[in-house]
Amino acid sequence: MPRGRAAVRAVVDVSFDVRAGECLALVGESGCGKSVLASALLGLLPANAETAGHARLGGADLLTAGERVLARQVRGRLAGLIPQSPAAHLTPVRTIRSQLEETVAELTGVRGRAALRTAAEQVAARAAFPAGHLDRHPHELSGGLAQRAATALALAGDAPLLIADEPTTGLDRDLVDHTVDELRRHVDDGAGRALLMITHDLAAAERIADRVAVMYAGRVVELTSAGAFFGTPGPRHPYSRGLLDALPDRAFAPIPGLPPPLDALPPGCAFAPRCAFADRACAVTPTTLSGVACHHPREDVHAA
Ligand SMILES: Nc1ncnc2c1ncn2[C@@H]1O[C@H](COP(=O)(O)OP(=O)(O)OP(=O)(O)O)[C@@H](O)[C@H]1O
Ligand code: NI
Repeated sequence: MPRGRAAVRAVVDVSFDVRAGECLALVGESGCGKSVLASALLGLLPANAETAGHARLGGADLLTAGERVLARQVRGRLAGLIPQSPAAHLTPVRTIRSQLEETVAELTGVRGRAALRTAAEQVAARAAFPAGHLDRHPHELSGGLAQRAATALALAGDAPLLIADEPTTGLDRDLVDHTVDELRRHVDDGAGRALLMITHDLAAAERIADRVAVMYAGRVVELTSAGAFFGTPGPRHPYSRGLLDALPDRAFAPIPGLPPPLDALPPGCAFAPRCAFADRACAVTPTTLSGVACHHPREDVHAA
């Protein structure tokens, strides 16, 4: 942080794991810290950012590894990232084919022009990127196709962990379902890959996730199985319930108020100012018990 500017604690007290063959959906409103978390895992935060803690993947600790290790062993190889704004991550002056071939050459043992061409076409196909568009430049692609190109690049190294940051933004519903199903197939094909899917699209999360982590104001406030979250008994944190109730096919009732700016968090539970159950206990930051960080998780409300 530059001198004289307040540090923003964008992500605090986050603890979760993603297992081989599993998809964990990380959900929460815009600005709650989802992308900061993804960037931290891959060492992609701005140089003045500070991180603390551990993030283990294979034999590496992603938060303490140096840039050399991250660049040579982690990014693309252990963890592939589908970035939030794919168009911004594609090189504008080169065709998708040449970017894919270069990435395949860098991340895999494939050598030779013909073999690289075939491998690039295969990885494009896995991301449902049409072969007929491979010779286009990024600016000639629709948002959906740029998304697929970025997905192909993220898949090229066949990394055991894929982090997809809002991979369905801007797509219409059919394409959302299609993209989500492709990502799910990537996890299900028996190779033991894991997927961290960052999204504020709860319908997409329901379609793909095994477990759901809900983030609010930089913290994971609930972590539970997708079945319990979307089905019965439903989420336990009032914020999670509010997110579900806001859906058009549920109560269609938005959560009142707005999330606090991360540089001006209220003391105690950051959700309390928007919470119908808030009381004096909420002046203290809740600890996480059985996957929920709340003084009034649902059982308590019913018991009262
Ligand atoms: N380099 C930075 N310096 C200061 N604040 C930052 C920086 N990067 C991100 N932030 C702040 O961190 C917060 C979290 O941002 P982040 O992009 O992780 O949100 P998000 O949950 O991914 O939201 P969205 O759904 O809009 O992508 C935001 O309030 C943002 O303003
Ligand atoms: Ni984001």
